[in-house]
Amino acid sequence: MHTHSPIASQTDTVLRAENLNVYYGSFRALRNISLDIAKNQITALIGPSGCGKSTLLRCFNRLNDLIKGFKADGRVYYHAQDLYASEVDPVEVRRRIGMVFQKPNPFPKSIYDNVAFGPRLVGYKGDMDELVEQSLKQAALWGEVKDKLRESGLALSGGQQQRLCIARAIAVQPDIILMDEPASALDPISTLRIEDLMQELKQQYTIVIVTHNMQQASRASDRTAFFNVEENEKGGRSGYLVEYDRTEIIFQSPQQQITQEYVSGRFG
Ligand SMILES: Nc1ncnc2c1ncn2[C@@H]1O[C@H](COP(=O)(O)OP(=O)(O)OP(=O)(O)O)[C@@H](O)[C@H]1O
Repeated sequence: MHTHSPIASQTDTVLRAENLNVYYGSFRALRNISLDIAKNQITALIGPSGCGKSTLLRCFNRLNDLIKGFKADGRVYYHAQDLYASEVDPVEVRRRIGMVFQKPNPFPKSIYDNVAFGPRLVGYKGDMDELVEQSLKQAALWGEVKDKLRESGLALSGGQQQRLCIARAIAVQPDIILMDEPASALDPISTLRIEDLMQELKQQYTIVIVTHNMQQASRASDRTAFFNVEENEKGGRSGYLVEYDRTEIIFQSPQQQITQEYVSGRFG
């Protein structure tokens, strides 16, 4: 099975999973995952429901720590740092590795306070107005909200709310942005705006996106990892990495037949 990245050495690696197994209680959700995430690239995680895409994404910023029964073995590295080492502060991990969720989830606060929330929490000492403006500009939202920064974030449209969540993620100056189906609750035009925005953001950030939308993965990502799920020895269903390569290879000439079947819509 083709589980190691054939493209690992082409660019700097910012995240690396090595022989990662993830359990919820005694259930093994992910089996022996090894893959590298390249700097300033967009990496898409695709595969049928239940193959563990979101689980893996949450391992990358230790969001699974909060889930009862969660256990991982193997390693996750952020640059050279073992993310699960005892000295690592998960709060600092989540500042450097931000997350944008499927459903836009602004706080019930003003647009300004949504963006300023994270920086205040980490004791940002610079010019907050400037940081808010810059973050909203980077999230391609500034033009639409600059005259109503004191209005509630919840009064924005779904697509605007999602860009506000991206601005909120950017405001703490992360290195990596994880996106869990960030456009699946949005209309097609808002979806394309998010995809355009991702192309802008990758100049400065590394992006990992979980998506169910094959067109989105093929349009928006540089690299694609395809996961599948199959019955394990105990009868549970574990996710595993089938193939990982440049996106055009995964979509046009994958090595594994099962990848071909999935990307052409024959299952999942
Ligand atoms: N908090 C949890 N507790 C127990 N099991 C969980 C938990 N979260 C996920 N699982 C299980 O782990 C497996 C992987 O789930 P995960 O959500 O990571 O898959 P996914 O590929 O993202 O699925 P989908 O595409 O449907 O969102 C599934 O069998 C799921 O039921």
